[in-house]
Amino acid sequence: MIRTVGLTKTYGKYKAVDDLNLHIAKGSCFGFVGPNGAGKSTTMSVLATLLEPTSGHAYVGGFDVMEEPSNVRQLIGYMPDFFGVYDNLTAVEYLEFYAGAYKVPKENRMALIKDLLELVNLSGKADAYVDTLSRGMKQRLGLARCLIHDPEVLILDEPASGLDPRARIEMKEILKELRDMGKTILISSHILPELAEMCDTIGIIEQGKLIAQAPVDQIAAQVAGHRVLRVRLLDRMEEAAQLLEQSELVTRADIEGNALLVTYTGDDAGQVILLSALIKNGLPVLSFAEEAGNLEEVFLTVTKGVGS
Ligand SMILES: Nc1ncnc2c1ncn2[C@@H]1O[C@H](COP(=O)(O)OP(=O)(O)OP(=O)(O)O)[C@@H](O)[C@H]1O
Repeated sequence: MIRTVGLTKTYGKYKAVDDLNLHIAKGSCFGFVGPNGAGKSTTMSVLATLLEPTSGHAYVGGFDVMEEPSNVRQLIGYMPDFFGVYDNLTAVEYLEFYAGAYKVPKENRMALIKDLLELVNLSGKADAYVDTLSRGMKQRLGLARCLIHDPEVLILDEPASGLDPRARIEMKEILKELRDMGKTILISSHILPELAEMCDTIGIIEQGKLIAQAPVDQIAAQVAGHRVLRVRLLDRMEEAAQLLEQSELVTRADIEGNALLVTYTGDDAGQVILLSALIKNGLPVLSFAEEAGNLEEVFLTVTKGVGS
């Protein structure tokens, strides 16, 4: 659905995007992760037909962003990292303005706006002035705006940036809903674990180059060579460690308090097999999960933060 081929964008001598080859399948939710200045916004602006690449090509739904920009614009909903909202409008008026711009038939507009406000949890704020909305609400209104023409593809540049934890969770829930509706989503962030929760594929960009791309359950293994699982047991730790170490996907299993820290190189399906083996052998497993900090570490390992 989205493809870039050798995409390059230079500012003077500086290569903001450097020979980038992306391939994002229809219906996929692709997390585009990179430190500040890595080239995420530049790539997204090119895909949104707002910026001309220096060389290479970019396609959305088979349309070349340079040759057929109006076809691309019909297909995409783009949410930039910074966007203005018109303060002297209510939430409904704001969306009506964009519905008009996208030529949504007048008779359908109010029903559509009602549905969109519901989707982004802003029904209660329909008549509130935009400048009275919190940052999280403004971001959600911005998301509703880019859905006004029911685009197949969403290009969302750090939609959760600057939001507090509760607002981030709300935004994440809405994005999951959009993903379940079958939209193809390209979403950027510099927080890898956050994207890992809702994306199926992760691409890590640094200094304009894609340095890793993999299904979300394999990115840690691909980048760091392993993942870390924390398995808590009531007792029989030694026995569990020995059992796990029989798997060729387990490099080691170390006892730490009442948990085992398992260095693991497989995918999610392999984890199911490990857990089943523990249960089958009657070992008293309390919890079995990937270390939360692990993805953050992976990201720090792979990106040197040179661009920030
Ligand atoms: N108009 C411009 N003129 C000159 N340099 C630019 C311009 N726009 C972006 N850059 C540079 O290109 C590089 C990539 O910027 P970009 O905004 O694409 O990164 P990003 O990954 O989106 O970063 P962030 O997470 O901070 O938004 C940066 O070094 C930036 O300073």
